[in-house]
Amino acid sequence: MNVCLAPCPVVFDLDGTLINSAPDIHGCVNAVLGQHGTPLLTLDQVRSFIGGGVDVLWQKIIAARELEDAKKPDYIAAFMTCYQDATQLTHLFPGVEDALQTLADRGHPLGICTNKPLAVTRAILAHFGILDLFGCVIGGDSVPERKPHPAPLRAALQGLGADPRQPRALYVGDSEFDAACAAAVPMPFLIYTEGYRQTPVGELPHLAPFDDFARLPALVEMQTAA
Ligand SMILES: O=C(O)COP(=O)(O)O
Ligand SMILES: [Mg+2]
Repeated sequence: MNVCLAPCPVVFDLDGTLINSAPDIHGCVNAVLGQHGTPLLTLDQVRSFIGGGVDVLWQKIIAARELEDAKKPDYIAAFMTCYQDATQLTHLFPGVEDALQTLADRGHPLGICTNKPLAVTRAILAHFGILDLFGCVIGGDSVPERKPHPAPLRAALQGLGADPRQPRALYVGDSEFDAACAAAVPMPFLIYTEGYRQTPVGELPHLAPFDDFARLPALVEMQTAA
């Protein structure tokens, strides 16, 4: 039991957890592939490559399309140019805004720990009007390591004023990267089952699953009750 007297910090993953960003990521991936005359990828393929950050995304694309590894920096630069303001096809998952507001109103410090680069992360949160709800935002380039390494999640906890050696906090995410990261901290992990995970939920370490953000505030209180 994660005993927590004051409202616990709750840290969130972004892609596949708070936002469905796969359609915009897919659009920009295919824009870059198209520029290079490379066969395009399906939305399902690109969605399955999300979670490790932009470098891992392009490693997987390069492997899938047998592209030249040396061109990865060029692909990534072109991708980021396209993606920096690509929010047209992205939306918050149902109930996210209300759940975040409820947790904030109850006094839970809220944070973000994503592998997505920080500048575009902040721009997307601002676009959806939720940036100010977060006391700390850690992106894929905020610290030298990326999830599943525990360092970014520890940095988010620290940014929220939680003691990373005794985290009285929850991490909420959707993927293998998030589950492994939380286990490495270690800290309790709630898994959103409607995101981009490739592995059966039962095979990932987690405290509780949920498929509807309307359930999250009650789940947080349940997990953190003394
Ligand atoms: O951009 C990615 O690949 C992953 O982002 P996430 O950590 O928010 O899931
Ligand atoms: Mg994710």
